[in-house]
Amino acid sequence: MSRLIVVSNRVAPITEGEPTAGGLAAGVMDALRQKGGRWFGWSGQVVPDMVTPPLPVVEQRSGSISLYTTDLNQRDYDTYYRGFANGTLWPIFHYQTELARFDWADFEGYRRVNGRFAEAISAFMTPEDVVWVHDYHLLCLAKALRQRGARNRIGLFLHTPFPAPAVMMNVPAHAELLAAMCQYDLIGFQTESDRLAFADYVLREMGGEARADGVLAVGGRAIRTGVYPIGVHVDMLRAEAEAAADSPQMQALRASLNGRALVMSVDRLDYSKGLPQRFAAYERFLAENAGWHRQVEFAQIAVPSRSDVQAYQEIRRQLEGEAGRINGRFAELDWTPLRYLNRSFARRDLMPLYAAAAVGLVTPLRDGMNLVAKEFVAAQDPVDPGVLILSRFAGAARELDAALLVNPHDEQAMAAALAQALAMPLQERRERHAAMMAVMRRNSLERWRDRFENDLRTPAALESVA
Ligand SMILES: O=P(O)(O)OC[C@H]1O[C@H](O[C@H]2O[C@H](CO)[C@@H](O)[C@H](O)[C@H]2O)[C@H](O)[C@@H](O)[C@@H]1O
Ligand SMILES: O=c1ccn([C@@H]2O[C@H](COP(=O)(O)OP(=O)(O)O)[C@@H](O)[C@H]2O)c(=O)[nH]1
Repeated sequence: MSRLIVVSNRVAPITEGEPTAGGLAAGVMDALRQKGGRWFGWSGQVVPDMVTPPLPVVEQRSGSISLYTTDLNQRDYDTYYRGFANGTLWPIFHYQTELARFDWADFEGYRRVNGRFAEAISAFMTPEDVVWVHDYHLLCLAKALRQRGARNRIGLFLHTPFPAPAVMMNVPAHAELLAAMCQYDLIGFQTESDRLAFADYVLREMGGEARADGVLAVGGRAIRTGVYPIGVHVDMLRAEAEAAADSPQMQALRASLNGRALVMSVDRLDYSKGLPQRFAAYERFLAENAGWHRQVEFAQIAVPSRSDVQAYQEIRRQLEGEAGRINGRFAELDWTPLRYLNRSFARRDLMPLYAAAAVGLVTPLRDGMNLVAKEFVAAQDPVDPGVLILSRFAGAARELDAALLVNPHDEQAMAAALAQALAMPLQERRERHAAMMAVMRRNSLERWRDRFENDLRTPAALESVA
């Protein structure tokens, strides 16, 4: 079988135990670990502009994975990563249009880095290789590879939501971007509504036609589209939770909780994760439920992310203020209702924390999937599971509909969901947990990888009829 090359902006640290920066790296790493493959991406290092491209590609091996990474110079980092990818596309794809800013110079940097990645990959790619590209940073990569003569099968999986055409069209470069996306052979989405939003653009704005099996015919090409919800290794996560249940970290936590119920949230510190709304809902819950004072603590782990993008600096300042204010309002000498931590944990150290929590509070305003929601469920003890409160705007809500689903803009409903979760009878907790585990076992990480890879290897016929 032809070899697989995986390409993403962010690659996982391949040293065991280091914190993973986000769900993409965690998911791809887990998916590659079993079958092996080659993975190309940014090293995470930025070098001064006087270091001129092409920048060297460094190869590292970890078991069956060969990791190829390259640095970015400052100008490319500023325009491509900080500018167009995270200053324009990220807010637009998460429906935060008022936070998006656009500059053609940033878009030029985005094109340039997609071109540089293509150049570097072309150096080791053979005509038989199959290329699996990940996420919004690399929408123009297939086009850049094809301009360099590649006729390989090239697929894109989008980890984020894809917005409705009217939202996408806020990006002045939307037509060029969508045309570039149509150079892929397969485009995978987390949910059917993301897929439909993309198809809607292609049909209405580009004169494309829908064919059978999610195939779109446009500009003489057949692009297959599909829904591939990313999963987690449920058994491995539960084993990690059990193995560390009595670690010194967990003993210290239990001692400090002193029998109080733990509500737990873990996110990158991102405005898409709905942290201010969540804090407000917790505050309202405390205001309305005096009986729970001293009986509950909320721990929010918020890992600093993209901290040189202005919108991220602003949300960080806002949350520091809110956390202080809420504790100031309710805390007692021997009770801190909200623990707010700006640090990251190795992923395996999060599992016993989830298992110790009575409630997982996962309430993004919009999220492609949200692996934390799935990890929280997987880590639970099935005999005495905690309750997941989940935003209906996370991709995960399509599968985990046995969670308590909430609208993160509805402070009152979120406060009520907290009260309901904390008081939920054991039998109901078990039933909801079992239902979510059954879906997660079906939609495993292996299935995500295998279905995408198989579909990518299977050409779509242009003549198929809808
Ligand atoms: O690479 P960063 O800029 O540090 O950001 C971290 C990652 O964030 C996003 O993750 C997404 O992928 C998850 C797995 O599919 C999904 O559960 C989540 O909803 C997404 O937000 C981003 O899409 C990645 O590219 C970043 O690497
Ligand atoms: O301190 C932390 C915080 C988060 N994560 C991991 O980062 C990923 C976050 O993925 P998610 O899909 O929830 O959101 P994203 O950050 O990708 O938007 C999950 O696997 C978490 O377990 C981690 O390893 N350490």
